[in-house]
Amino acid sequence: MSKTNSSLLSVSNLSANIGGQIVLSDISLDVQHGECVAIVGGSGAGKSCLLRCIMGLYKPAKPTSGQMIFADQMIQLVNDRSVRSADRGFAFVPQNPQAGLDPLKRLTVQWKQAVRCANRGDMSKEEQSELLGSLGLPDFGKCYPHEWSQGMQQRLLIAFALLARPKLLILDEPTSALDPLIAAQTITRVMAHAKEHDIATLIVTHDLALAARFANRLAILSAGKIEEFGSTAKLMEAPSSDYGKLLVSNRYWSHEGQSLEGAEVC
Ligand SMILES: Nc1ncnc2c1ncn2[C@@H]1O[C@H](COP(=O)(O)OP(=O)(O)OP(=O)(O)O)[C@@H](O)[C@H]1O
Repeated sequence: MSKTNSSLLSVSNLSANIGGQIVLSDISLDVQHGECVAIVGGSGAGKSCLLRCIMGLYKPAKPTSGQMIFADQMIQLVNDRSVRSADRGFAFVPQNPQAGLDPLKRLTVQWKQAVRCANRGDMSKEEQSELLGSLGLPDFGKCYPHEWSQGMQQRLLIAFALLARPKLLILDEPTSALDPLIAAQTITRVMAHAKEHDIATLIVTHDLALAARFANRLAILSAGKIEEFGSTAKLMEAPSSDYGKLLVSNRYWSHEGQSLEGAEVC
């Protein structure tokens, strides 16, 4: 494939339906190499459908138009299943940490399985500890998932995702199960790791305050449409859409005044 632009991911004119009802309408957005983009929107805005279409999972929403370029590879979004999600160079972290961990298996067993699945048998013990340590995770010991906090479980799922050495890390509501302080600490660690390893991140969240803190650019999604997409600083300073104005004016209801300095939650 020829190089057509400088973005890592570029989605153009994506529309999608569920049973004849339009759920995504003419979505265009891009993610540059190494940057963090957040898609922010309320319940039912279409965030999950958008992520699933990008990942090539066409249920329940089926694309009716659109194309995507990822790492210089063109993918038609309508009926193109030739490139599977994992092979697209994405790593996806689901919303709920419990969804990705087996409660009956020790963490060390699950980690070894993840290393094998990611074909990372080449990773030394030191490299594995370094990855886990960069996310603030301790040794597994003999722990089962329930013996770790939600924040630690979430970071472990992120470590699983990073094992595959993705170009783009997609986080679906990464903090929905976490309190605001642990949420910010978790994302802080992930962003530091992503920056160090030049991994771009696409975060889907309904939490504008969190998105504004970490994302270089924000896309505001409402009723399946992108209301605005631009630099975080500019959008937070002067949102142009009515919905953007509403979100920005209510952004601090849960996070104002909280300091992350010096706190540790492991
Ligand atoms: N399985 C389904 N069957 C029918 N409609 C669906 C289905 N899944 C989602 N929808 C509809 O598609 C639209 C977008 O849903 P989506 O789950 O993408 O929203 P969301 O922004 O991720 O919401 P939330 O933040 O609540 O997860 C909504 O109108 C929703 O009702």
